[in-house]
Amino acid sequence: MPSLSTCSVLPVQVQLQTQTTYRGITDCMVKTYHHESPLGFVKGMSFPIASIAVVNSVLFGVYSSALQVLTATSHQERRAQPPSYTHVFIGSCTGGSCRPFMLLSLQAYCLAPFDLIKVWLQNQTEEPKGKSGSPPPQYQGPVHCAASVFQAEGPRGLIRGDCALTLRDNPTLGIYFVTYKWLCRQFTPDGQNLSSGTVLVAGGFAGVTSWVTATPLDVIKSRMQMAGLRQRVSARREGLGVFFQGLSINSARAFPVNAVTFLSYNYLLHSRG
Ligand SMILES: CN(C)C(=N)NCCC[C@H](N)C(=O)O
Repeated sequence: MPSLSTCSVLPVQVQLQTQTTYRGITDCMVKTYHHESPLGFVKGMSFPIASIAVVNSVLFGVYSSALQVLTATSHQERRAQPPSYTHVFIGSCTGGSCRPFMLLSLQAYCLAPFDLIKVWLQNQTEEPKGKSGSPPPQYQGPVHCAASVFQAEGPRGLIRGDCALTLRDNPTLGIYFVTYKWLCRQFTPDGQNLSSGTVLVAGGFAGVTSWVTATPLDVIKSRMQMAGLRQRVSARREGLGVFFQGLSINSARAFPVNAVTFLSYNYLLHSRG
């Protein structure tokens, strides 16, 4: 289920979270455009885009399997007998008690190296390749970045921030699917089928809600990936707002992306009959 979302996301958001030099989104976007051309807005995205199809397939596939295990019902039966919100939450969170749920933990560990490389590349604010007189970027691309990290820090270096990533993803995946299910039930009159419009709106708000709850840990995760615990997030020095850096631009992305993601999921689910 490819989707242009990335599991965390836009270079502007990552730079706002990890660098204290910008005065806000506009300042960051103007400087990114002037220093790095429009390509600066998509740097570091090759790995996330290449991996998101696998990540989303694991996420939605294991979620459906987990619900089947928890409720002992098939997808068709669940249309008539919807699962409880508790089952939806447990089924979508990693770390469930039953073996099929452990696969969701892999979603975070599969993600960690891709996410680390994305954050490092998106924080690389040197001049772009080929600009006259500018020094070449430190990393030539995701593979070079991965090799450099592995050479300097070994395999552990590639999963730096994985604990924060797992703590960020686990509960927010539960919130993601429960929000979606709750909104679908609120906007679908009894006895009527789920409409595409309802799926789009519910999916969009589910994505935004999950990122509102995930952003504080996302900021900590990005800081850990960039410089380990040496660059602690200091609420005292930077204000509590630091834990929600990048949320607005990420929400603007997350709404349409997750609306389409859930529409695709529903289409695939119902095309199976
Ligand atoms: C860490 N968080 C908030 C989540 N995993 N939320 C659910 C999926 C988000 C979707 N892949 C996106 O990139 O918006």
